[in-house]
Amino acid sequence: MRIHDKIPVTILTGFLGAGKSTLLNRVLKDPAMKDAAVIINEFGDVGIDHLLVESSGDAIIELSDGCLCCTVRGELVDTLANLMDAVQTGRVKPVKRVVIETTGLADPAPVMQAIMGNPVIATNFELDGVVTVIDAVNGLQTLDNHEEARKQAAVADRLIVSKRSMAIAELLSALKTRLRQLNPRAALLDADSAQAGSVEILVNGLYDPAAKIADVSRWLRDEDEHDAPHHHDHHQHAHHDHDHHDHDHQDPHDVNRHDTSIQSFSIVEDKPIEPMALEMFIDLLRSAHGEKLLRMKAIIAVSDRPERPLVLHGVQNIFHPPMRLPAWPDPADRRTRMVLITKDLPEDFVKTLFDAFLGKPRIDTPDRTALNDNPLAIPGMKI
Ligand SMILES: Nc1nc2c(ncn2[C@@H]2O[C@H](COP(=O)(O)OP(=O)(O)OP(=O)(O)O)[C@@H](O)[C@H]2O)c(=O)[nH]1
Repeated sequence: MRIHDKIPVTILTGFLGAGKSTLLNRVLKDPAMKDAAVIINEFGDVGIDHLLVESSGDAIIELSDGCLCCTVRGELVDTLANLMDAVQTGRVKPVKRVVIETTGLADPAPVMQAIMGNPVIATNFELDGVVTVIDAVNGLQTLDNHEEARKQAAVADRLIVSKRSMAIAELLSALKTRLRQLNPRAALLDADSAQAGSVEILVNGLYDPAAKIADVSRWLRDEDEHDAPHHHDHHQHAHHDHDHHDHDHQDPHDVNRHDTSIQSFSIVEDKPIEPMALEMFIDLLRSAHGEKLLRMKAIIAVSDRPERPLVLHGVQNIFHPPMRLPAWPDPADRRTRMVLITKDLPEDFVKTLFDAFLGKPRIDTPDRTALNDNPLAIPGMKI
């Protein structure tokens, strides 16, 4: 029960492509969410998420490119302070709840600490819990390979397992065992369940680190020490120290602060793409490089129906069924936009491949004809 009326904040996290936006879209349909503000943070210099989150109002606030746990943390604090100011001065209607969707690569601890440990923010907001989405198909492997994913699971009040129907029973059961080790007390829910799609999942009660494995309190303490005034001031240094991750002086557009082999980049194309060329590009990327493709999100103008863009989601080896939107979210911008997050897969390689499929020659690189004429090409494999 609440004894004061601070605005509850829920952090929605989960690794790349786990299903955070899908869940958020469902929850936003709950009438109880009508007075909620949603803060979205996404990687990539070309924003796509905000185009795909369905909201009737203007309550979606997009944080600039960069990672919430790193360079954008100061911006989060400013955004919450500005939001409070706007509410108090009557410029926006009262906000009853805030949901922050982090990027899939975010370490949740500094984001939590930004809400609980910042005196200005903590006066008006309280952390009402962390909801973490875990993908049933890729989840186990992702937990093994990425520390951020383990932290996201360990700090959660609710663990939501998505894509259940796509996973074999053994994998699902192994995933649940692993999640229980990382977080014995969090509620474990299916993303398909009615409860997961309601505002109820966001209501957890005041965050209690003591209910988690011991590591959680330590991570938060580390962040608290790191945030102490003698360390740095977010507002004065856009590229603030971040010794916690040991990646000082990084460009805010650079995801390399997490892992030097991880890269984020985008492809923008003005002209509609032939369906066949698109299919072959995606097929090759997925079959030959799926392991290295952590995430791909795209809104695509396909030449057969350019007025109805195609939305494509790739998560490691899995490409979800493409979806046609009824119209362009912003009719003034009908360009194809793809955002990719890769591990050990260089930007130039992917861009060269894309151009080759589109039949665009690049200097010093083979075009489509040259690739087809290649005597070493695999027989029957036409590009
Ligand atoms: N079958 C199935 N597909 C899902 C489920 N949840 C998400 N997806 C699909 O997974 C893909 C990625 O979902 P998103 O909701 O965009 O994932 P995200 O975690 O927001 O992705 P990032 O913000 O890029 O990290 C989309 O194609 C979704 O349709 C689920 O429970 N079942």
